[in-house]
Amino acid sequence: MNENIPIHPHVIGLTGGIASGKSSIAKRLENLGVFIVDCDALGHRAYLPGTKCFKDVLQAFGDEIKDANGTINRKALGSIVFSNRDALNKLNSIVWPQIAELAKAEIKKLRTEGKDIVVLDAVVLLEANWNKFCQEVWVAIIPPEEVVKRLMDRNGLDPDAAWKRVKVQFSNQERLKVADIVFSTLWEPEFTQKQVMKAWDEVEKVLKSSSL
Ligand SMILES: CC(C)(COP(=O)(O)OP(=O)(O)OC[C@H]1O[C@@H](n2cnc3c(N)ncnc32)[C@H](O)[C@@H]1O)[C@@H](O)C(=O)NCCC(=O)NCCS
Ligand SMILES: Nc1ncnc2c1ncn2[C@@H]1O[C@H](COP(=O)(O)OP(=O)(O)OP(=O)(O)O)[C@@H](O)[C@H]1O
Repeated sequence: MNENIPIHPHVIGLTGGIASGKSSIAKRLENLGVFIVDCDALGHRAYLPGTKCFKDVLQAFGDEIKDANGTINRKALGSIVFSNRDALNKLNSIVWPQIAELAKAEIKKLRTEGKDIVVLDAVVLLEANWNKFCQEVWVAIIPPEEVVKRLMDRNGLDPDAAWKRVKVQFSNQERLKVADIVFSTLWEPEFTQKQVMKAWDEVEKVLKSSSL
């Protein structure tokens, strides 16, 4: 629990590595009426043409990563940064501060709208230290071998490209150190849904008792 942030809304940080099942967990929470702040989407918004990040990304990576329509070609940028740690660090240093600003603005807006619970969904929640915006951290984990299998099935990556994506992210062990709740999406989706409902019931119980 982070003591230095407003207690309203209650912000749950949801994280886990690539293909760990965050989206399916977030979807379930969304169906329960929770608002999801999707940091992947904020990251895409951060460097739209006309923004400072757009200029900075082009300055760092060159005009080759621009699409014919003038936007950043994320596929091209991804293939550079997922095979080069320095390049990824460079991109992160440009984009993460802006994602943090956009996320803070979203949370502030939701506070003024009177929302009670918000999920901050971010693969790099811990790497970027955005857990400082959260009252608790939920983590989805699966073994790295299963991640690689999912990336080969879902994204059509070859094993080498899949392992590269796994290796640039925090390990399960690093995430477990700060997790308040841990999910595993290794089994049937129905089982994950049950895990989410159990965690949700706990949050509701705690929030209800603290508002008595
Ligand atoms: C690398 C980029 C260009 C790839 O874009 P693309 O549209 O092809 O993929 P998408 O954004 O959907 O990301 C795919 C997956 O890559 C992984 N990933 C993305 N960014 C990062 C990162 N900085 N570090 C580690 N893994 C990452 C995540 O698991 C994500 O789900 C893009 O993700 C990006 O600009 N990333 C930097 C900003 C960032 O950190 N975004 C994530 C915020 S949670
Ligand atoms: N029990 C499960 N729960 C959730 N997803 C599962 C489960 N079993 C298999 N999968 C598969 O795992 C893949 C990853 O799921 P999902 O897109 O929810 O992960 P993610 O963490 O949001 O991924 P990314 O960060 O790459 O977008 C999907 O292709 C999904 O079909």
